[in-house]
Amino acid sequence: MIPVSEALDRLFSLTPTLPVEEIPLIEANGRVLARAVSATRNQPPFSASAMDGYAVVSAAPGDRFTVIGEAAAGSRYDGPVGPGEAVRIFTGAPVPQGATRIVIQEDVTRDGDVITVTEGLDKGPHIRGEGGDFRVGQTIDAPVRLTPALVALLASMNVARVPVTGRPEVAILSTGDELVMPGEIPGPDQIIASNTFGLHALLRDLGAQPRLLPLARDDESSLRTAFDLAQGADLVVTIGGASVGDHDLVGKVAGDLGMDRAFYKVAMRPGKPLMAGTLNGAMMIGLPGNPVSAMVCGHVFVAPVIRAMLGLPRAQALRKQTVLAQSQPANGPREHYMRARLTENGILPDQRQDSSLLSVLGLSDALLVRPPHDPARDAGDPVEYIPL
Ligand SMILES: Nc1nc2c(c(=O)[nH]1)N[C@H]1C(S)=C(S)[C@@H](COP(=O)(O)OP(=O)(O)OC[C@H]3O[C@@H](n4cnc5c(N)ncnc54)[C@H](O)[C@@H]3O)O[C@H]1N2
Ligand code: MOO
Repeated sequence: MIPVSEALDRLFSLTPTLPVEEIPLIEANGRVLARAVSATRNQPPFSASAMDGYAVVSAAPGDRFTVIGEAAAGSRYDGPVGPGEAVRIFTGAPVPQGATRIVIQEDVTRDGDVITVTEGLDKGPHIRGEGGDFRVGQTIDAPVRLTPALVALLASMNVARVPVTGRPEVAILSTGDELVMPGEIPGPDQIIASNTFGLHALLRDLGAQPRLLPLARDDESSLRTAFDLAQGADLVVTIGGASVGDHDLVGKVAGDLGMDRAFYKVAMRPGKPLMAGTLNGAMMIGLPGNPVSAMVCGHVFVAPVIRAMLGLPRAQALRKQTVLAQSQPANGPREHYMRARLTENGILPDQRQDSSLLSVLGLSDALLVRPPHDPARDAGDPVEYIPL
């Protein structure tokens, strides 16, 4: 058994960064920006009014101005504005030459072409200077996962095609004679494939393109067929058949097919019988079948690998600090990822930690991380957790 950090390092050493592709901006949300992009224009490209009102050289209560024209968003007033003159202006319109402030329309009375500034005039100036948002050459640095806000910024920068890292194609291969798909009628000794769908969802969230392969039976030829169907994927994730039982054939069949094994068994709980390597040019991660084990390994290993494929920093799953809401006994030799909830008093691990309990995982919002051989801890002691 190797420690979790070593397993992750070995995984990263197998992980390719996928090639860059250019995609339309409309599809860019959630993708990882692969190269820094720069603004080719200033925003705003001119000094713009921030309010509806009147553009003037200066103003004080009681001042009177003659309205000499109008500036709207999209069509400027051509010409200067001088003392005693005002240009009717609307939000987003270019500020006419010579104007230094906008008097908002609530602060004037108007009679024909003449406006008078009322008492209580605000300070202004209600002008957004040219380039106040960004200037030519300002960059969005890569790598970064694009959010709706960054998509809006890219649009504003006039970036119509966005260089992003390709989405990793991940084949999910579940194996077990006991498994049927959700919606099917299970036989008396059968259960529904579950973590298969949890991992699919996790991979989608991470920005990968997961592909569910047909469920494989616990026999060598069925597994060979399934591995064959996985061809073309950047990563093959197997679920189940990883342990030492007579029907746990994933390691054997993958080995027969030429898998170059990087490791097998990690000092963690749950997730011990994890394996990884490369097979026919693709990375392979063999997850244990227990539903919670597979999902925990999804967070601890698969997610960092996908992020690395996307060009994001090669780092372990984000960990945060909190305190224990309840005392905990000493931990054993394996790093323990306990299903837990975050409460006002700190993190509270569930009483039931069996790795088959999806009902417990489903109600958890954190994995409390207990390091190997961590001594007994009191309520209030600092601990780390992985948010779910
Ligand atoms: N003698 C030993 N037995 C076991 C050991 C061990 O060290 N010595 N390790 C245990 C641990 S820890 C785990 S984890 C499991 C992992 O075993 P496998 O990866 O071989 O998984 P399976 O035996 O195929 O399945 C385990 C369990 O999970 C259910 N399962 C499998 N796939 C799915 C799926 N896609 N969706 C839902 N449920 C699934 C399966 O029915 C079993 O109940 O081995 C222990 N045994
Ligand atoms: O790793 Mo097993 O995952 O402890 O249930």
